[in-house]
Amino acid sequence: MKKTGLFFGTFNPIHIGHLIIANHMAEFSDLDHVWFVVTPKSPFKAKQTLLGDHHRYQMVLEATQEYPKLEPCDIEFKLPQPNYTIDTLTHLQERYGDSRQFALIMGEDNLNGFHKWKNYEAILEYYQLYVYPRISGQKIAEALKDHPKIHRVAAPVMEISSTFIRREHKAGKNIRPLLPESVWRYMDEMNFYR
Ligand SMILES: Nc1ncnc2c1ncn2[C@@H]1O[C@H](COP(=O)(O)OP(=O)(O)OP(=O)(O)O)[C@@H](O)[C@H]1O
Ligand SMILES: O=C(O)c1ccc[n+]([C@@H]2O[C@H](COP(=O)([O-])O)[C@@H](O)[C@H]2O)c1
Repeated sequence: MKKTGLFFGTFNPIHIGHLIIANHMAEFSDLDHVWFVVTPKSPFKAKQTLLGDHHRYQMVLEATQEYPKLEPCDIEFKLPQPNYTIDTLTHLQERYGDSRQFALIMGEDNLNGFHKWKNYEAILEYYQLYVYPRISGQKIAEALKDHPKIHRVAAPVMEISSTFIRREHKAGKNIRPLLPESVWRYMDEMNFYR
């Protein structure tokens, strides 16, 4: 059965940090594919300056077009908001469970707050977590430290954020190298984040 890693995010916009992590997972872990699950509304995040779902999806599509192992996923667009990962996993399992095995991809920073996620125990019971390093300075909860479902993958550490890209683009700085070229063009043509 194919193993698909799920990389959840708002991708507002997707940047090369996201792409490098996803590609690393698809090439250097036992995951066969990575899906970028574009989230309409993340439970703990304010919705300000959030572009429409379809524009964020389109940018993920542009970014992944040359990467056969990477794909965008819009499953959360039709689900209730805010989007809880456990509910999305249930839907994905129902729809694709016969042919795919799903796993979660997350950064160390997200793992630190993972115990606050809806039904996180159920997520850990049924799914593997692939965790990549981030500079967060926070310690990982004791209970999760040597958890058998949590796999650490030594992906490159890229401290780029969408917040930085939006803010500095608005301020007139050149942030072009931080985005895949096609995403930069889409963003520029559409006049986003100005
Ligand atoms: N440079 C990066 N390297 C690795 N992981 C990242 C990086 N930037 C974001 N992530 C992670 O990717 C996932 C999706 O990113 P998301 O778009 O939600 O966040 P973000 O880029 O930090 O955006 P924002 O700055 O708007 O909060 C999140 O789990 C986030 O922690
Ligand atoms: O399910 C939850 O309770 C939950 C709580 C916080 C975040 N998430 C997921 O994690 C993803 C990254 O979160 P964020 O807020 O760092 O962008 C986001 O897209 C959500 O799908 C999920």
